[in-house]
Amino acid sequence: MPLINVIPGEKIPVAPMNVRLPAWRIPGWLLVVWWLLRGLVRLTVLAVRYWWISGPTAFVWWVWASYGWPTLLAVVLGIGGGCAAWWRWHPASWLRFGWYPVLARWRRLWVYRRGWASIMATCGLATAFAGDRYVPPLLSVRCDRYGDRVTVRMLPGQIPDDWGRAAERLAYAFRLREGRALSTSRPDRVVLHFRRRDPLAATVAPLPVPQVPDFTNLPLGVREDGDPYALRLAGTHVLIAGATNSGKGSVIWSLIRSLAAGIRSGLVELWAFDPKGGMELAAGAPLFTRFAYDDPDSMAGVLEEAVKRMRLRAARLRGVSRQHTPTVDDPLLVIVVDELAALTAYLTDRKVRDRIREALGLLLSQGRAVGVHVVAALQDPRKDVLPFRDLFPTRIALRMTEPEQADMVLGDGARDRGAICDQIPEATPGVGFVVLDGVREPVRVRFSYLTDQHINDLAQTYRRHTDEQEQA
Ligand SMILES: Nc1ncnc2c1ncn2[C@@H]1O[C@H](COP(=O)(O)OP(=O)(O)OP(=O)(O)O)[C@@H](O)[C@H]1O
Repeated sequence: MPLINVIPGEKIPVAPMNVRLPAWRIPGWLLVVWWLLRGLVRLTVLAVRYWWISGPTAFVWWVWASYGWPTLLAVVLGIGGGCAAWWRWHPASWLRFGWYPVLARWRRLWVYRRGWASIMATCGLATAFAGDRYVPPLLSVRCDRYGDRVTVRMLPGQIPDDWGRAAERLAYAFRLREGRALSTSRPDRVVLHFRRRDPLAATVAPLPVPQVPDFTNLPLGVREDGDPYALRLAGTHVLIAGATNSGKGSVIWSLIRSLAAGIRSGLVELWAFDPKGGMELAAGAPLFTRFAYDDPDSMAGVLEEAVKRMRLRAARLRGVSRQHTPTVDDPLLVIVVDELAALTAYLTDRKVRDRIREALGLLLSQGRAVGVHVVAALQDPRKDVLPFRDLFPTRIALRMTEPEQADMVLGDGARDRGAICDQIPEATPGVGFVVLDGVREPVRVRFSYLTDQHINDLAQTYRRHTDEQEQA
């Protein structure tokens, strides 16, 4: 009889495997012990992580318990006195190694850590994936006199510009007014710079005049980080853009001051154009080889003369050298124009305007290599006002009236990277943003300010030699 009901092999159940764990009955006391143990471990972790709070607290408690409160008072006064003495003796090291590290720890805990996750979410910097939510980790906080630098590890898919766009929102969320996002040498990190105080709030006094101007390094002001700001004039043209009263004059005068010794020795020729009737530049007339300020026709003529000089020089240098080196016989020619738009856009005489545009276009496109440099200021950086904006390799953006103007002057994305020119207060003229070689984010600077007296003194001390010879 065949065994029809017997199947050899492993039996595979048709029903899903039953994975329900058997129910355990845990006694109440065991649960309480488990909770207590868990609490203890968490407390220990917290005490180790916040050792700078738990350590002093334990010390205070130990002194009080072992020796009583009079001793505790004496110890506290002793430590306070020690800190005060350190501060008096060497404030810089006290701030750097004593005060700022403590302040940074406190601000990390109280200002940043407290609302971190919710602020990241509301500012659009947190993300969700496969049902889980992720928040960028806060790595460190460093404080100095003027603000906080918060280092964050970005989530995959984020770039510093995403943080730049959110920086202002973040600053307000942390109850501060100004924030910028700076990239770092590590591509997974971004540093948020929140400002508590403005390091550029005070006027910068005129800087010392370099006795031999270095055209690659002309001191014009100070940077936000306290370093001097120096302009590289060699091989470039400079555009200074800013609203009315933003301090364009102070940039021009700081530059003239840094070139003054070269003007005196004959290494530099300054040709000045002041279409506003000579109001801004007239006080420096003894420094200028050419000074045009009255009618547009004569200004066009002087610009055409500069083009002629440039062409002669180019013909001389052709095949001899690719870069002009300034000498007393063949000086650097610096053409300074205050309010360029008055020459390129607002002129009603079309013929003169076209002559000026043509001459400026030639100087800007061919002058750099032959030592002819244009330094021009203007209020409105739109293309229809200044058609050859792109021919200025170096640009300085002072206070602007509209947010998009920063990108027009410093390049696309400059505002997102921190050039918030529209938020420079009117109370700080001479503050602006510049782009430095090899630095991704625009740098905030304040240019030195020369009063009328400083300008008069400068003009008398460094007047051109030929002026004196003519007078004699
Ligand atoms: N670097 C500076 N530091 C402090 N104050 C400054 C500075 N630059 C300018 N100022 C102040 O701001 C005022 C306006 O400056 P300035 O004339 O240079 O502006 P501007 O941009 O050239 O204006 P406009 O386009 O109307 O000519 C000055 O009278 C001076 O009081």
